[in-house]
Amino acid sequence: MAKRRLSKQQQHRIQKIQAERTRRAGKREQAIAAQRESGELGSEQSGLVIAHYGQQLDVEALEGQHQGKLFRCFVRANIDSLVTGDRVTWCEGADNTGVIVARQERHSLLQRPDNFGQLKPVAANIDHIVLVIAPEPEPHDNLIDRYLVAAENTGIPAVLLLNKADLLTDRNRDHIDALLDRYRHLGYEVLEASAHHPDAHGGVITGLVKDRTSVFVGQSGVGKSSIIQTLVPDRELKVGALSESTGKGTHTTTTARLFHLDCGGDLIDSPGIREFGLWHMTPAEIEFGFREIREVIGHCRFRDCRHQGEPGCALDEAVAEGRITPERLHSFRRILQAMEEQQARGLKLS
Ligand SMILES: Nc1nc2c(ncn2[C@@H]2O[C@H](COP(=O)(O)OP(=O)(O)OP(=O)(O)O)[C@@H](O)[C@H]2O)c(=O)[nH]1
Ligand SMILES: [Zn+2]
Repeated sequence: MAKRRLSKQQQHRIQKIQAERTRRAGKREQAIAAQRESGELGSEQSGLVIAHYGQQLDVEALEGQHQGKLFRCFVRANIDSLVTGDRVTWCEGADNTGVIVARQERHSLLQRPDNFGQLKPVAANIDHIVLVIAPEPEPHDNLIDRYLVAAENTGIPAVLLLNKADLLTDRNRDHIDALLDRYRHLGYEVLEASAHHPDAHGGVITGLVKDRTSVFVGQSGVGKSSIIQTLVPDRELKVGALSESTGKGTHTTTTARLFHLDCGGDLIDSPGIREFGLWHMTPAEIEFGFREIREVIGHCRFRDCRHQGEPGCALDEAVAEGRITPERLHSFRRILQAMEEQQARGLKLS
């Protein structure tokens, strides 16, 4: 999404929303102080944000007599935005409620742009991004690279998981092996599994997610839901769907939700996370996102080299020496071009 300047009307609306937030935060602070004084709030303890609903969050107690239980919590006004996966310090209140008083440090953060192109946090403390691909729908370098560029820019390691390995045949195997090999050469971990036959692949999927916090991303139809169903007990998935159906009827889950897996480890999932990376990226992000291109890009003869065949372009040299594959260079150029076109369209619209 291209960054746009806000109209007067939009600015006015945002100011109104902010004023309303400040007013509500003030009321909340008063309520919290009152609870504190009347001794209704317990002592500070650690918790984990399981889901986020507007002004409220579901926090799981990580210690004490209620360990593992969920509490509907409000947030102290002075804490910046909390997301699913955040570790927090909170105090228990009455009737399964609580108050979050601090956010603990995060080791990673997934962010995505909002409608105005501003990055917004989505989920925290993720250990790896599992990029799911499959023989069908046929995988394309370009799409894989878009996800990888986004992953590289978060600093969170990405792993490629080829699902539907049962659909590998003599006809598609060579093409897919060559594709996967290119990513192995770049240093990415590449695994093969099948959500339909999880045991046929020696527990690859459970081995991958065990004792870590994972997110699954990838194109529609590659089998993300099917994989998640093998990992998360039915009852948990149902609870997740139910928590969304407050008041205005059930709607598709938009909130990121953390699930504890039977095999150990956690999974954070939401429709937004699954499409992670399919948005506008800047040229600098794209350059950084290709790890082998990032290495050589400063060495072009011309400072303003556009890497489209200019003399002395370090990328062409690296391809000639076999340090960059022609497929990745092609993909790099296509993504740059696509983003330029998207930007041009975005600017025309505003
Ligand atoms: N043969 C085979 N089919 C699979 C496997 N995993 C999933 N499928 C099928 O692939 C189709 C798509 O699976 P989903 O799990 O819905 O894929 P998804 O990635 O969640 O798709 P979206 O919800 O659109 O993002 C379904 O018909 C599944 O039954 C597998 O390991 N082998
Ligand atoms: Zn160049």
